[in-house]
Amino acid sequence: MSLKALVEHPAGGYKKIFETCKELAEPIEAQVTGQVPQWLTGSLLRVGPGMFEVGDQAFHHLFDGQALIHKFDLKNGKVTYYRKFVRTDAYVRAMTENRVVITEFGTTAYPDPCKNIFSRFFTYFQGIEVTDNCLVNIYPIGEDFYACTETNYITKINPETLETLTKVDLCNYLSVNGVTAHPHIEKDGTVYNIGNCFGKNMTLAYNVVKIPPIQKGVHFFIFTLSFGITENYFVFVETPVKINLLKFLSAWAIRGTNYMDCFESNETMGTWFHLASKNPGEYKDYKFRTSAFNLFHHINCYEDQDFIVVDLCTWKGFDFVYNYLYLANLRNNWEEVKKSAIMAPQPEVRRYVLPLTVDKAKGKNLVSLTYTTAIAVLRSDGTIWLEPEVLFSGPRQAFEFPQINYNRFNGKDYMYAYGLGLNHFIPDRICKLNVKTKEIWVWQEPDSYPSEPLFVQTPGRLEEDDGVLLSIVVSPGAAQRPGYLLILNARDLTEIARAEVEVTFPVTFHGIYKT
Ligand SMILES: CCCCCCCCCCCCCCCC(=O)OC/C=C(C)/C=C/C=C(C)/C=C/C1=C(C)CCCC1(C)C
Ligand SMILES: [Fe+2]
Repeated sequence: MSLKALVEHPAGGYKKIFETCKELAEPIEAQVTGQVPQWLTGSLLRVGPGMFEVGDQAFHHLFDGQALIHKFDLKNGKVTYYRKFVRTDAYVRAMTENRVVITEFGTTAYPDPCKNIFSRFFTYFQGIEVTDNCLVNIYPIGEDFYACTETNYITKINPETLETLTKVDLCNYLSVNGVTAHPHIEKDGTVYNIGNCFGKNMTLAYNVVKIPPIQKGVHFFIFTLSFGITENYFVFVETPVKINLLKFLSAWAIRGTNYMDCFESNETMGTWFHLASKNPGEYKDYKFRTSAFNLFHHINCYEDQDFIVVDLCTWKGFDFVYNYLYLANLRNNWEEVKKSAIMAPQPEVRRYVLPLTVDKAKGKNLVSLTYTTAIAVLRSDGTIWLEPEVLFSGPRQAFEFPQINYNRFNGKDYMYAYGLGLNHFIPDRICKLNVKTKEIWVWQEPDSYPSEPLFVQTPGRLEEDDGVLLSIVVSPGAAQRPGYLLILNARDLTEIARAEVEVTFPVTFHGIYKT
């Protein structure tokens, strides 16, 4: 379970990934060292914030900067790089008015000070417009590609030219206020997602959304319930971090409020796991409970005998991790960055096992899978208490932004997870974890800041880890070519090739490899 000796960052090179950059007028050719595999023909598309201030106004939170799409094209061993801002309403209006116009996750937009008092009054009562700043992920729906955040807006983009095509309001099709930025895409192209909607008595509820591959338009069915997917089930984990609906609704009329202000953490509820079957779509009334954690990313989950195995990147405790992701925190000097991360919830990769048959024997461990130490115990109040098996734990060292061989192993028993190593929230290594043996592999270089590694399988190979990992790395100390696409052998994280460019990249969250 150990990592190599931890790398320190006294020079603060990570600050570069939180700096505004310019888009490119045309693709630039990268300088390749090593050999890009001939079969690796396609585009790596990634998205994240690219503009961290507008006019004299700063965006405050990691999730506020304006969406910038990056593209690396790979063909015949050659690589080019291109990037463009998405022309969202948030971006276009900010550029037009040279100020923050639409409230972002942790930055409030204020009425235009140049407007007269009457129009300011009306702007005030019109409330906040929901942001369409699609900086979190890119995914396909049918033949089309959309950039997204977690609101009701997704933005169709041209994956070749990176032009912005259309803004889609999901509320026109679905009974949701917003959907996650992490849909699951099945082999036939069916997209499943989960959205939040307003439930009874001022509560928030959840809708699972299914977008079939061929039909145009969007269908949905309700079983109020984020999420993992196995062959037959959806797994949804309800954490103690909640949106306070009253605060959210009143935020529409109260100046100075943003999304971050609407979150609250419930100190006593712990964490609840929910299950629903896929066909038919039906909520299963098990009361799975465990201690409090924050959860942003499921690694994988699968059915084994009469159990569901759920692997997660958790952050222990109910304190909201996003409170620690203000840019001022992340851009601090290294010693300060470390101090602040000590206060935050601590990361742990965990395996939970949910029994599908619960016999009446209270107090006994219901988990009979021989390969895991995860526990599930029926309690007298009818709840089933879960204790996890820890797959990876390192103090303030997160294995986050997990990836697997998704096409072949999503929802199935699997062996390998890949992730971005966060050192006190600073991304400074790429990791591979054998979830069966807990063996760890690490790629790391001094003063280098990689992104989430995407797995691409070598064509025609059957081994789960026979493929490459693609990550984009910023290495600010390298004066000439400080940014590169890194291609690693997924077997042992050795370098196959790098394609260097003369620019750096701001942080990216998620993306896809499009063949
Ligand atoms: C890559 C390195 C990053 C450096 C540090 C990262 C530390 C990370 C720790 C783990 C967290 C990882 C999270 C990454 C996932 C992600 O990308 O999340 C971004 C999520 C966003 C921007 C969510 C936005 C949600 C919004 C605006 C929701 C709005 C709504 C409500 C609050 C109420 C109901 C309505 C509506 C409008 C949907
Ligand atoms: Fe995410």
